[in-house]
Amino acid sequence: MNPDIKICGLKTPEAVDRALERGATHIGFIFFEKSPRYIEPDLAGQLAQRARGKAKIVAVTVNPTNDDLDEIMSLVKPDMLQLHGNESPERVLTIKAVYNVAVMKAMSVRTADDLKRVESYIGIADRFLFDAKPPAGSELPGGNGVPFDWSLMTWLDDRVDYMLSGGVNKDNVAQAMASTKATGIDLSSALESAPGVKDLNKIDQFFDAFAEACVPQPATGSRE
Ligand SMILES: O=C(O)c1ccccc1N[C@@H]1O[C@H](COP(=O)(O)O)[C@@H](O)[C@H]1O
Repeated sequence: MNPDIKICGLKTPEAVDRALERGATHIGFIFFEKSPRYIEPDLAGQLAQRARGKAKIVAVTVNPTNDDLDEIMSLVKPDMLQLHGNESPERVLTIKAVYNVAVMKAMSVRTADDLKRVESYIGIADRFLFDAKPPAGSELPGGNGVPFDWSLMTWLDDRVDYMLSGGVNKDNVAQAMASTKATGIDLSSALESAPGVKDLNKIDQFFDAFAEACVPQPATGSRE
């Protein structure tokens, strides 16, 4: 099975449309104000309308308050919340119960020990996302364009369903797929001409490389 592709940090109709045309299964909007990819919830809500029913809409948040979530849930109506901060298992449970939404818990990884934190979220988070730890001095918990050592993922329990993130690009997507059991690949900064500015050609080049790395899927339907 080929992995899902999440294109994150979208801010324009053109970028949303191109990601959808090329086969993104998930599109992500960033609600972290320090990010160059930050988008106001009402604009994200308008862009989400173009994608609804074609791809899953993911709202990326970092330690959100209930007020943040009230606004995002009512204006964007995402299919999934990505929690990219230090949200505890208890907080994840509360968010799921209050907002009745699927949660993807992001975990930052540098060493095999970092993967142990997953255990306390199993049965709580619907999916995981593994990203590199931010480089020193970065204000962003994600979207830094840096990979971690993907060979560490062999330490993870095979039953954990996860997206791989952090520095994925057209040149390493085949390696990301071959060296991990990720059921999804998530990327953002490799598709930009400047921080926060998606480049349609880079989106095309990425999907061309992804298609080359994919295993051909059996044709569906009957020949008769
Ligand atoms: O992209 C951001 O600015 C961001 C801000 C706050 C939390 C998460 C953020 N991005 C996440 O980072 C990865 C993409 O990383 P990369 O740029 O491809 O290295 C993805 O999970 C985004 O949701």
